Amino acid sequence: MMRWLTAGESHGPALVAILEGLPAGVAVTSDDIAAALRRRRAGYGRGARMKFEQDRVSLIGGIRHGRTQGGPIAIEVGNTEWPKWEQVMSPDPVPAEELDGVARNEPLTRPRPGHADLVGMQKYGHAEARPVLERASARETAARVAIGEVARAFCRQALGVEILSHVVSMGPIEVPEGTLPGPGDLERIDADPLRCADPETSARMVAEVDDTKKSGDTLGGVVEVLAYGLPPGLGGYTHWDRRLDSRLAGALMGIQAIKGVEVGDGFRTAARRGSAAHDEIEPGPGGVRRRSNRAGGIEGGMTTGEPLRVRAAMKPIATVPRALDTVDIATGEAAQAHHQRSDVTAVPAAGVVAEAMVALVLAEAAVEKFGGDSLEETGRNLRAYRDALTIR
Ligand SMILES: Cc1cc2nc3c(=O)[nH]c(=O)nc-3n(C[C@H](O)[C@H](O)[C@H](O)COP(=O)(O)O)c2cc1C
Ligand SMILES: C=C(O[C@@H]1CC(C(=O)O)=C[C@@H](OP(=O)(O)O)[C@H]1O)C(=O)O
Repeated sequence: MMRWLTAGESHGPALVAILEGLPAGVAVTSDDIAAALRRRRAGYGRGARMKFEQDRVSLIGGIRHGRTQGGPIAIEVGNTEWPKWEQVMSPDPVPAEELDGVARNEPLTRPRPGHADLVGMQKYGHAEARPVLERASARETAARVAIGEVARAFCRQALGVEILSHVVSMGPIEVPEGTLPGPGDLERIDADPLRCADPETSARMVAEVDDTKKSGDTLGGVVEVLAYGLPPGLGGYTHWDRRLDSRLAGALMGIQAIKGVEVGDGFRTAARRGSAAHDEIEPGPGGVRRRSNRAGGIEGGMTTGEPLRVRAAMKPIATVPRALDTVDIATGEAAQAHHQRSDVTAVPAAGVVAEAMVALVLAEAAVEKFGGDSLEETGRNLRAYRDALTIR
């Protein structure tokens, strides 16, 4: 069984993540994790905080000399901005005089629509939004990307699976239908300002971000995650919670600001007739093959062996510079929502987070199917399964 958990606040000293249940022998270093975190910070349209804050990675358990040991893996991602927040976010009580006049400590009583602020205050009985937004913030996704990188290394080394993502729409600007990058395109996508696989569309997306920023507004969009090299049969059809599509959808919807998930052609399939909606099976050189991959590599809640293709729709950033209307909870009067700074868009970063979530789901499903306490054992079990497949 694989499981994972994160802890920490946006302006706390650090985020931490624990991942348990991966076999021993997976090669991964703090440099690999730092590189993954750098990918998450990039993207045209991200705010000032991404420039002045750094992610400081410490591997504090489960990895020795660049290999997982089989025990729980613990990773800390330090917030370099912590010294500025030490009093405001101190876990221990702070004398009132030390907090007097500290601007960062002003009570946030004007909840921002589209954030957890208002309902979080109601639910936990907080008089202001600071204790809510600190944990609700997508800063937490740094911890997921850190352990997601370990899961990705396992998927690559045990299964030969490559995971990548690209931005397929930014507000109203979309890539041409059928844009489908392969595993070799990841570097090129990462080098694009918006992590878009189509340079012409990317230029139009950049213009859209500039225009949105000028008008004091924010943007959402859609990312697609692809996984190449999967064996058939991960997941299951016997229960709703064994279905891989159900688990992927839950994982992607679990990313802050994701409002929709599509597997394969998803919503577009609903508009087609059955004869144009499925993936016909035909004899291939080494056995059977598919004529198309409209299903996005999943049938009956299981991987088909075709490339996995899932999309996630992100709503526009909720902290809109042209502040949205709200109520000051301290006075009951109409007011403008708090706004300090924010990203214009974080869709490219959301793609990197989505890769991490997909890697964690695929790693869990692979451990379930193939077991193994070492990378070698998992690989051996996978090879035996592939060799024993009577239909290929
Ligand atoms: C990578 C990433 C970065 C984000 N950056 C911001 C931001 O700078 N400002 C903001 O208001 N929301 C940002 N968000 C989105 C908020 O965290 C999100 O809108 C909020 O949690 C409420 O969404 P929910 O209702 O889906 O939880 C970001 C989300 C992600 C995934
Ligand atoms: C810090 C990160 O993202 C933050 C996520 C976030 C939000 O509301 O979700 C709001 C912004 O933070 P702040 O309100 O302090 O400017 C982003 O910078 C990060 O991704 O590392």
